[in-house]
Amino acid sequence: MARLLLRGFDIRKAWLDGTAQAQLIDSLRPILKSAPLFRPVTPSGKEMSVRMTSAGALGWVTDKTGYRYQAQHPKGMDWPAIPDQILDIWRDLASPDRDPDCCLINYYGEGTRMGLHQDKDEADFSWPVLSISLGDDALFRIGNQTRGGKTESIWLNSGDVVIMGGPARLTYHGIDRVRFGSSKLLPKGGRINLTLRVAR
Ligand SMILES: O=C(O)CCC(=O)C(=O)O
Ligand SMILES: [Fe+2]
Repeated sequence: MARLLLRGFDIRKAWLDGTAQAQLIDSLRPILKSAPLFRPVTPSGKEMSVRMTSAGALGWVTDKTGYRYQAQHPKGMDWPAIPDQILDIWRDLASPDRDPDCCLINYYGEGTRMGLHQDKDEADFSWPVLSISLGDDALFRIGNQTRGGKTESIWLNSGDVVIMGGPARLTYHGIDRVRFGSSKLLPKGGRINLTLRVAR
């Protein structure tokens, strides 16, 4: 379990072993059933290539009216609760004092990516965003606190956890590409990234 610090991002390689990864996937199955993945559209009208859903009191959504957290899935139902196993990772690595109110679930299929962005729709940036990688390898790019400038990249593998907090809380980051089929964790391939957030 190597620990790397890259531009203030605290990267815990192989934080979750294979058993823990498989348990997390099992805990996500009922969530994906009751709050199905949807394809988000950015405010400028572009479809994102990832599909997403959320668990928790709030979920992150985007459509033509903007980026925001809201209490219901776009289809109208409440988001399912965040499973305890996922909360435990937050309590271990981020804070035992306050649980996140959102677990954003991103699914990366073949050919998907996520452009460089800041996570800035949350009310209080003193809480970190904690990211959990499951499934296929992904090339994670880290930029700066403002747009532009030199970037650095690192491959994230299944079981890796990244804590984006402190001075790096508003650092630009994104996923350039996924090595589709590189992991056997998901029967149909692809990558799931969970981000735990204190939204409000
Ligand atoms: O997929 C990842 O590793 C990062 C996801 C991300 O940055 C986000 O959902 O805001
Ligand atoms: Fe992000």
